[in-house]
Amino acid sequence: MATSTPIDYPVCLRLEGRRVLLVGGGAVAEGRALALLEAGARLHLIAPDVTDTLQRLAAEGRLDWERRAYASGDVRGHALVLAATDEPAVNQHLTAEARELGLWVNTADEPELCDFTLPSVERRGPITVAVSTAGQAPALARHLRRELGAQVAPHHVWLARLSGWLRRRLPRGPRRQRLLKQLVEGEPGALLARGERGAAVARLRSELKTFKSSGEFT
Ligand SMILES: C[C@@]1(CC(=O)O)c2cc3[nH]c(cc4nc(cc5[nH]c(cc(n2)[C@H]1CCC(=O)O)[C@@](C)(CC(=O)O)[C@@H]5CCC(=O)O)C(CC(=O)O)=C4CCC(=O)O)c(CCC(=O)O)c3CC(=O)O
Ligand SMILES: NC(=O)C1=CN([C@@H]2O[C@H](COP(=O)(O)OP(=O)(O)OC[C@H]3O[C@@H](n4cnc5c(N)ncnc54)[C@H](O)[C@@H]3O)[C@@H](O)[C@H]2O)C=CC1
Repeated sequence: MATSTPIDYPVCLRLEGRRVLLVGGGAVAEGRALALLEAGARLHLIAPDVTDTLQRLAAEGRLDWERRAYASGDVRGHALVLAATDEPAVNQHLTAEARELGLWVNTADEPELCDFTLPSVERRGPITVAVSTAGQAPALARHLRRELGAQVAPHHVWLARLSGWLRRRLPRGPRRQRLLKQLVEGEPGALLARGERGAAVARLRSELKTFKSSGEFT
């Protein structure tokens, strides 16, 4: 069995307001479209036929659908390109065009043609669990994503939101780092895991007093 598959470099893209091209309108394209819209992308869809859901999204003005086949040059002006047609030659052609222009491209049917692949994703509030298998086993990625996602408990989501709130208010620096690590790994985190939210908040309050007394926290 080959073991030399290169390791992928994971990133979380901020797509809010960015133009993304999706070519193809079947079940696979629909899954990508929903995730891209959730991330706030300005979605441009090119396909002669699309699913009912994609048609509805286009009618609601949530995405911009051109009812036609891909034509040379369509990739221009997009931050990201995703090919999900059932025509390998079309996917190959638009991948070559995208790369020529330095654009990042994903194709649903050919890992070799992907500059980025899509992991299996589970969300809990601001927390994302994503599993990739470097294109080797998408069904396993989905299975593991479910198992790992189930380990993210409500108190983790609460901790993430609380940490975000504190980070917006406390000045950067080693003291804030210590406090936020302590929040997760120390007693407040342990109390929260046991469902003792009141005790966790009391503990955090006493730790925050040191910021208040130094005048760093308002
Ligand atoms: C390389 C990659 C490119 C990309 O799409 O980015 C790719 C490629 C291909 N997938 C194929 C098949 C299947 N894909 C799924 C499911 C998912 N596939 C996803 C990602 C990826 N799929 C990327 C690598 C991810 C990684 O590294 O792990 C997930 C995780 C994310 C998503 O798509 O959003 C999503 C789960 C979403 C969820 O959590 O639910 C299932 C299972 C099912 O559907 O139940 C099957 C059937 C089982 C099987 O075939 O393995 C085929 C053959 C098509 C054919 O035979 O016609 C190809 C092409 C090829 O490999 O040649
Ligand atoms: N990555 C993944 O997770 C998976 C990928 N696949 C692969 O994804 C591809 C798409 O699968 P489905 O959505 O099920 O296919 P589908 O047959 O339901 O849809 C294909 C779509 O491509 C469009 N299309 C065809 N020629 C086109 C052109 N020249 N320009 C623009 N659009 C064009 C069609 O109008 C249709 O909307 C297949 O190649 C399949 O092997 C399949 C399963 C999972």
